[in-house]
Amino acid sequence: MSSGLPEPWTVRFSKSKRREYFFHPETKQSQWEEPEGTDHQQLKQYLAEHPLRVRCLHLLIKHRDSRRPASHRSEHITLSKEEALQELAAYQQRLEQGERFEDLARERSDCSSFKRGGDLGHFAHGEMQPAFESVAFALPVGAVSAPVETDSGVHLIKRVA
Ligand SMILES: Cn1nc(-c2ccccc2)cc1C(=O)N[C@H](Cc1nc2ccccc2[nH]1)C(=O)O
Repeated sequence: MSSGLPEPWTVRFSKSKRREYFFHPETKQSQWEEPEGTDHQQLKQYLAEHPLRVRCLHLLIKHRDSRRPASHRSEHITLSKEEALQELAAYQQRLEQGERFEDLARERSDCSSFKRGGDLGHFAHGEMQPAFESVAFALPVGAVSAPVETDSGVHLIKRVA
């Protein structure tokens, strides 16, 4: 689907101003205003289907090969990746039985976001590890991912916005 922007303009999200801006990758020009020749309605439709940022909860189980094999739960994590995946499968079943994602993240996640029920807040492209980002942006709102492996460990991701 076309963005409605004249080539090669792109649209990005400014964290500091919390709004989209427009960037020309060849001239490196950036601006708040829609570039001349933008199809405004097409751009709005595009952004509705290609959000510049999403909001997700996640439940992370670290293992001995994680980038930082430690968390509030354990100073020295020795779980194997296979054992972490088995444990994550048990949490998937509990979700399927109706338990709340936030409750399970609080109970088990090795990410410091556990205290917020795994809520990472909103993030844009480029802020999270690529494997996590691609799954998070592909999830429909309200959906929970299959297990996702990153350098941090293995995750379940729930997109909430
Ligand atoms: C990306 N992030 N946000 C928070 C966070 C957010 C809101 C409130 C408190 C902490 C923690 C983290 C973070 O990197 N945590 C790491 C673990 C981790 N690695 C991740 C990789 C991708 C997404 C989330 C991830 N969380 C840690 O605690 O060792």
